[in-house]
Amino acid sequence: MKAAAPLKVGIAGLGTVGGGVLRLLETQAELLEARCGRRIIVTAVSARDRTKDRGTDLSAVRWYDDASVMATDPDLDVVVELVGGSDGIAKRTVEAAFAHGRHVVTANKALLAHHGAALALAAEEKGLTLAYEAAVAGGIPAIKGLREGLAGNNIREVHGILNGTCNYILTEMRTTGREFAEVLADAQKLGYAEADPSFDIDGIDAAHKLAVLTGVAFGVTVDFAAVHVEGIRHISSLDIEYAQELGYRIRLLGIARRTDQGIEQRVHPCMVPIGSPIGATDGVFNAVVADGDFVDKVVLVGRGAGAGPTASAVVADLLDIARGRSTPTFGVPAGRLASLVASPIDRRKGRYYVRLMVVDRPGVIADIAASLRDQNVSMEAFLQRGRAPGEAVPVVLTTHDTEEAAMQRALALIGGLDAVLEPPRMIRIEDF
Ligand SMILES: NC(=O)c1ccc[n+]([C@@H]2O[C@H](COP(=O)([O-])OP(=O)(O)OC[C@H]3O[C@@H](n4cnc5c(N)ncnc54)[C@H](O)[C@@H]3O)[C@@H](O)[C@H]2O)c1
Ligand SMILES: N[C@@H](CCO)C(=O)O
Ligand code: NA
Repeated sequence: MKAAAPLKVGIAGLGTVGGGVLRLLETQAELLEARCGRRIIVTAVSARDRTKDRGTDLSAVRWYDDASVMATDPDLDVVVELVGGSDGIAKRTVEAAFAHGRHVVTANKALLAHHGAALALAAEEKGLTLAYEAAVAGGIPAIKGLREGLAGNNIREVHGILNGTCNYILTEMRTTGREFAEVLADAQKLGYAEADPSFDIDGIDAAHKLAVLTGVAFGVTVDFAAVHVEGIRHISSLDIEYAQELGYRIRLLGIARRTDQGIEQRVHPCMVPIGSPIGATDGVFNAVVADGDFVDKVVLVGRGAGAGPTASAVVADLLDIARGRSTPTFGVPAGRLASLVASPIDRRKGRYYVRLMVVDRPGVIADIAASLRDQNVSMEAFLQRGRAPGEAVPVVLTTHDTEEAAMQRALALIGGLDAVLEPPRMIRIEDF
């Protein structure tokens, strides 16, 4: 019997992820061939540095200086885009691939968050695949899990830890007491962080991923601009200690939820119960929780960043293409995705943690309590450790369920009190 033709792959970008994909394809060549009945071979690459040792022999592949030119190479079946960035060369390369009839695999969540709808249309109009498992939650099969595995459900909510760098930083700060900047440098060395790490710590990377997950979960056009985004810059070791005392862990979460107003999408630090699946997910691990009307809750946990886990997701997409399997990019054919109706964060209802630095003197707590009362915010617990008459002390409170708009008004009043020395620090509590 004649052997099936190999799947010919061109890779743009040979950094952390691209290098990982090369190594995986080489190490697992036999396993992959046994699984899809074809060889998967890299025949072209585009990378900046031709001399760098990537641990694999690239002497026989065609090199391109311009990845978007590589995408027009007639002897390719698939273009794997691992350069990054929402526009520029990454976008041009993917568009050129579709224009020339090639499938695309990408790990680029920024590109999908900004141009996912248009690119899905461009692919599907030509019967091509745009695959992006690596773009969301690294090695976790979150896209396939949601889009294929839970296809029989109306999804009520999807939430999770979507940024490995932030979870690594928050975990290391808690367990080792190390400083933010030092741990971030570590995450960069380990290949977890984005080229510009402010995308990680300011929540933008998690928001890119959440916007993509929302598209898949709810069958709507990806709408990055509708995501409320906050990062972890303001989280201090003091907050991490208080969280522990209150039975919580601090996590940067992405949450997409269907509400009466529409779909709420938000990324911000949360306090979650220590024993919950999210609370128990430490380090570079990500967790994705989906809640479907028939299946109930499904939890997926795994490494969200790094060469090996991300390569694992890229290669799974290549196997699908090698097998001739195709699913609409966002679960619903691109032309039939609904527009997203956004539910604003002001309408969030839940509990809040607030930390204040106040002058330790009589009447201060009464003023804080009055500000809460005036906005109809009900206090649940109050914590002041130690005394330092006339000096600054941290004071922590938690609230019962409150609407965000009322909480923000109360915080503005509290922040305006003379005895409150720093802007109040607020962290939302999610009792998953
Ligand atoms: N690192 C991770 O853990 C991880 C996980 C999931 C997704 N991603 C995504 O994967 C993509 C790549 O990330 P990375 O961590 O491998 O980045 P990286 O910086 O290690 O690698 C990017 C590579 O692209 C090359 N490059 C830059 N401009 C180029 C151009 N014009 N033409 C060809 N090559 C060019 C760079 O030289 C570099 O080798 C990004 O979209 C990132 O968001 C990364
Ligand atoms: N910088 C990202 C890489 C994985 O997408 C993270 O830390 O999660
Ligand atoms: Na994934």
